[in-house]
Amino acid sequence: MVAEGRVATPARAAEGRIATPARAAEGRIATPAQAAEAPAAGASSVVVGTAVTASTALTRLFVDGLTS
Ligand SMILES: CC(=O)N[C@H](C=O)[C@@H](O)[C@H](O)[C@H](O)COP(=O)(O)O
Repeated sequence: MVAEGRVATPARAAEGRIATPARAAEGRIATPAQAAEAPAAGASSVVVGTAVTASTALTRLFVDGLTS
């Protein structure tokens, strides 16, 4: 998913202006290769959650790799 929001720099915020749109790719990005695809999809940032925070899911991938 690519979500669009707006980022205001402190200077722009002080002027009451809106800065350039920011688009974040988020959800089910689990590998560096998937993250690397984000700019081509129009994203300026990537949010990685489960792949780097969920120890149970990471352990399952490791165990599955050992047993398959
Ligand atoms: C469940 C949960 O904690 N969701 C978070 C919000 O509460 C999200 O920010 C995700 O971490 C983010 O969308 C990344 O998603 P994925 O976990 O698919 O990489």
